[in-house]
Amino acid sequence: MGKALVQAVSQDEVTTLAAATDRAGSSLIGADAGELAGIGKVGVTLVDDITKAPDFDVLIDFTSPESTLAHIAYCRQHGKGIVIGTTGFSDEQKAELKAAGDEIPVIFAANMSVGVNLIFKLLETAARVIGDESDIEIVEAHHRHKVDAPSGTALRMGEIIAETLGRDLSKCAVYGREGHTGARDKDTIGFATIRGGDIVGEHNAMFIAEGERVEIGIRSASRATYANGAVRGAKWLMGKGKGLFDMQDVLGLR
Ligand SMILES: NC(=O)C1=CN([C@@H]2O[C@H](COP(=O)(O)OP(=O)(O)OC[C@H]3O[C@@H](n4cnc5c(N)ncnc54)[C@H](OP(=O)(O)O)[C@@H]3O)[C@@H](O)[C@H]2O)C=CC1
Ligand SMILES: O=C(O)C1=N[C@H](C(=O)O)C[C@H](O)C1
Repeated sequence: MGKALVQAVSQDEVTTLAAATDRAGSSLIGADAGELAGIGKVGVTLVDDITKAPDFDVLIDFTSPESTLAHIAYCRQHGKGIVIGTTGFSDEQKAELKAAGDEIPVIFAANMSVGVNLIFKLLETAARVIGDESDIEIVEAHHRHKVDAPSGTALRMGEIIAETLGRDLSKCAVYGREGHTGARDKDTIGFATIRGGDIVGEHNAMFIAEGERVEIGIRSASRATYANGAVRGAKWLMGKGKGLFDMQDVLGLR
């Protein structure tokens, strides 16, 4: 995502790439961020710590939960806005993201794509209309390098459906099945995960009723959709006061 973000920020007419960071010890430190992203020199050198970065307005973070929390601490200290695309946070870590919103402007979205955020809205309607009489299953597929499962997007889909139906996802989620599972409990929401090759991201929510099955899904074909959404979010965040927002706010879908 780092490369996709450098491309998106540089190609946008409004934004300018001010800084770029990678993990300490990375062999890429000192290289030009534009050259790494395949768009030619942009005059921004990759640094190994946010404290060494030139000044910036908004930080876009797609890293790992631990580094995101370190970046949040820096942004809180320096009054900067942050757009967080990282997934795989524990509940405790999510509480820290929420707390940051009391001090600085924060966008936290498991998926920045416009299409996926539209899907989130459609899921609310589907859950309201047929959720209670359906068996609900969510299937997601991603590339072989992805380290968290189910994806943050699949979990958000589950949360939206559960909230709409007045259920608690932490109590009704079933993550994969094996062996003698017994018959399906009607009020559960099932998750299945596929990992392989270069799949960018696929999500499908099924509402399986007697006689018919509604599927609401999306296949993302380019990581640029995520990066462009993050840049859109960063522009939206400029001039905003403190608060915790997501892409539904950015896209006016709330
Ligand atoms: N919200 C959304 O729309 C999307 C979210 N994501 C999420 O974004 C995250 C990153 O995804 P992806 O790019 O595929 O994963 P990668 O593992 O390819 O990239 C993460 C990068 O962050 C680097 N990194 C780790 N620690 C730091 C640090 N302290 N400072 C700066 N850089 C650091 C890693 O370096 P190194 O490799 O050296 O460890 C790595 O290059 C994942 O959680 C993923 O689920 C992805 C796509 C879309
Ligand atoms: O790791 C990825 O690639 C992606 N991660 C996000 C997630 O966990 O939902 C968003 C997108 O699906 C791509």
